[in-house]
Amino acid sequence: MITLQKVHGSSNQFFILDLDQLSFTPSDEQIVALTQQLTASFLAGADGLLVVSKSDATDCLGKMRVINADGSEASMCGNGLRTVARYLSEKHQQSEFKVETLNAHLTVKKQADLAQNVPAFGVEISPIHFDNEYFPFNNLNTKKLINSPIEAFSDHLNFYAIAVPNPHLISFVEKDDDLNETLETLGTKLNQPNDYFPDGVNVNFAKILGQNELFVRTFERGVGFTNACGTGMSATSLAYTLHQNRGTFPSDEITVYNPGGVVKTIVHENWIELIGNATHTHTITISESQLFNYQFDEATVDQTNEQQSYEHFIANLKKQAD
Ligand SMILES: N[C@@H](CCC[C@H](N)C(=O)O)C(=O)O
Repeated sequence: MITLQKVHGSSNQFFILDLDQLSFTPSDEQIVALTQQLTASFLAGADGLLVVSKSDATDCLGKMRVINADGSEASMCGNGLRTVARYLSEKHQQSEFKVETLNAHLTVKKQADLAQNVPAFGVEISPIHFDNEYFPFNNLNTKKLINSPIEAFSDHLNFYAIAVPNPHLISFVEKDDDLNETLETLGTKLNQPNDYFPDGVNVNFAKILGQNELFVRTFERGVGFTNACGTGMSATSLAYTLHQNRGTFPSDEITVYNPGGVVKTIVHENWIELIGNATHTHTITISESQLFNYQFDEATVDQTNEQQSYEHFIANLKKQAD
């Protein structure tokens, strides 16, 4: 039998599958099909599958691949990396180490719990690119988007394009209409065949709530509206430090609220620190053949008591804000 975990960071939910337990190495096609089946409905679905395996890199404790719900592969996932950091930390009894991701070896570190029974990790988000060479976009008559108006996207918003290294488009908005209808229309347009972002793009709209306080909502590539996007909140924090024209690093700690919770970010010169919960909600036990034949109703599902603690933590945050 093998086990999977259902986890979340800021309610951005994933399944974690550790390939180390399997008697064979699944093909990419098998991983994609499994992701699509698992995320469609099992345990109320998820935004993707985090595939953990051994790393060949001598400086890394493990490797993470991120498969979006639609089967596309992302180079990074900030909320997901926190949960994988926790998984590897518990597996190997280490509290600070590196994880191999598609484009970078990233440092992760256990943090103080956010509240009772709400474990937290801090993760490195890097490398950062603004340049079109690393972040393909077309027909925008520019090599970088930094607070740039783009008539084709909106008649009143300005945009940043930042890859961390997965691609993010960011705009600071004031009206709720923009956080809802405009974001959905633009996110949908840029994540189907379009003239601007050939690989699609994660679209993040942010409201500035106060000094170093943001609310970020994301329409995610390969997913759609999500409860939270860790790399999106990190890229938005960097855009915020540029937007405020502060230019000194590291930035003060920034509190980023999202529809699923809250994270803290600190913007350093070449990387961003993302700190938030790494919550394990369910352990799923299933045989290898049942898993790869999608016989999920044969699985045994054990619920942890962490979701209740997380909800309590969020309710307290809301009470403090009122
Ligand atoms: N939710 C993630 C980002 C997941 C990848 C994204 N959909 C992409 O395709 O780039 C996060 O927490 O960073």
